[in-house]
Formats: sequence, structure tokens, C-alpha cells
Amino acid sequence: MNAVELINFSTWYGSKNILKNVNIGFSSDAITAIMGPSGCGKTTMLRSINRTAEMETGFKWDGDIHVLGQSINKVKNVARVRRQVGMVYQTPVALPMSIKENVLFGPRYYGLKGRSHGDAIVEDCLRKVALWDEVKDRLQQPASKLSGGQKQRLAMARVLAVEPRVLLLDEPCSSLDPASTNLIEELLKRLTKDLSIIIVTHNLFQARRIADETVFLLEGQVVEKGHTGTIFTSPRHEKTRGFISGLFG
Ligand SMILES: Nc1ncnc2c1ncn2[C@@H]1O[C@H](COP(=O)(O)OP(=O)(O)OP(=O)(O)O)[C@@H](O)[C@H]1O
Repeated sequence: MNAVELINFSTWYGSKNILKNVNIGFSSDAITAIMGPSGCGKTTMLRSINRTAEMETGFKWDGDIHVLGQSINKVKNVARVRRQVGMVYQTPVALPMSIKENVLFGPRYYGLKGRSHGDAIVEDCLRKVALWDEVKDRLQQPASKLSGGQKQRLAMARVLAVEPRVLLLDEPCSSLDPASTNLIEELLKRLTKDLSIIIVTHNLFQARRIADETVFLLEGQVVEKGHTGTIFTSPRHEKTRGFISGLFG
């Protein structure tokens, strides 16, 4: 089953057409990587799936997106969509508050009474992102003191605290060192048991290491989507082959 489906989906910024009649499904309980050259619309695709692209001036869309079988594009309660579809960004962001408050921020923001308090939720989320042992003695300290890699794992804990069904990640490791990158990759592989993960990455080695499926996007159109091994070893399309060989060749 597909967790997310784009159906005849197009977007524009002003008069500039970015995504062009995209039809694609993202599998449940799997990691899908989106790769493609700069400016091809990867971030726009992610931000359309959690309804944050519409915050940009001049953004327009046509078509539909389904999340877990439900159309989300006309949902009036946008917060409900954004809770269901969490997003982690390229730059690790720690909110200006304690580590504990960072984790509880989402549940409080969305008014999830059962999850807004309680050390158990904080511990559970921090354990899920393998941060608990590093921070358990300083939960009340400002999160700003954490390293970049720790902040990125905290950002993931903050998203997981509201129990999303889909996790979007936009180049989450681009500012991290290899050790932090490795930690995040291991985490993502574990998390996929409960979550559908869609990750934009410029690092094709990363896509190959962690993604079950890979999508190649070019100029706002899906050129090819398939099992990651197949995409990298025997892509169907010349353009995919060109993109991959340009980076690996
Ligand atoms: N807020 C905006 N207003 C106008 N144009 C925008 C806006 N955001 C993005 N664009 C344009 O939309 C196109 C697609 O951008 P997008 O960020 O989705 O690409 P991308 O594939 O994620 O690129 P990159 O790999 O460089 O991050 C680009 O031409 C970009 O300049």
C-alpha cells in the first residue's frame, strides 16, 4: 500500500511551473529517496506533501495528494496534515528552550493532552533517536548547546513526539560529519518499521545505503522510480543512467 500518493499533481511559483503532472506513490513502512539535480523540485514536492509549500507567496497547485488514502489538499485543518506528515530540514534547528521542552513542543502545539507532559514521552522519543544516553543528565539545559548532529536527532525526536505516520527529510545530513550521518542513517532504518520515510538527498551513496526505493526527478517530472538496487545498477532510462554515472563515473 502507498502511504503517500501524488495524483496528476502540479505546482507553480507565480507563473513558473515547478512540478509537472506528477503521478507517484510512496510505499508504506519503507524508505524512499528522491534524487535529482538542483532546482528540479525535490523540496517543493516534500513541502507539498505536508502542506507547507502554500506558505510561500505565489504558490499554486493542481491535482491531488493522498496520505493514507485520504485527500489532503482541500483539508481545512492544515495542522492535522502537518502533524500526520512530519518534516526534518537540512539545517538542524533547536528551538530556544530546554532539551525536554523541545521534545514536548509538538505535543503541546497540537494540543495532544496525553503527550504534552511526562518524562516517559521525553525518554521514549530521545531513545528512539539514540540521544537519550547523551542528554539524560541535562534535559533542562538549553538545546542550543548541543552539537549539530545532536540537534538534528533532537529535531527528529520533536517530530516523532507527535506520532506522525509519514516522515519527510530534506537533506538531513548535509551539514553533519560522517559519524553523525551514520547515526541518522541507522535510526532511519530502524524507524521505518512504524513510519513511511521520504528523504531528499544529494548523496547518492546515502540513497543506496538506506533507501528501499529511489525516485529520479528531473525538471519537475518523475523520470523513474524503482527498487534502489535496480535504479543504481540497471536504470531503465538514459537520463537516470546519465545522472548516476555523472556522479559515480
Ligand atoms: N518560494 C519560492 N518562490 C519562488 N520560486 C521558488 C520558491 N522556492 C523554490 N522556488 C523555485 O522552484 C524551483 C524548485 O525548487 P526546489 O527547492 O523545490 O528544488 P530542489 O530540487 O529541492 O533544489 P535543491 O536541490 O537545490 O535544494 C527552483 O527553480 C526554485 O528557484
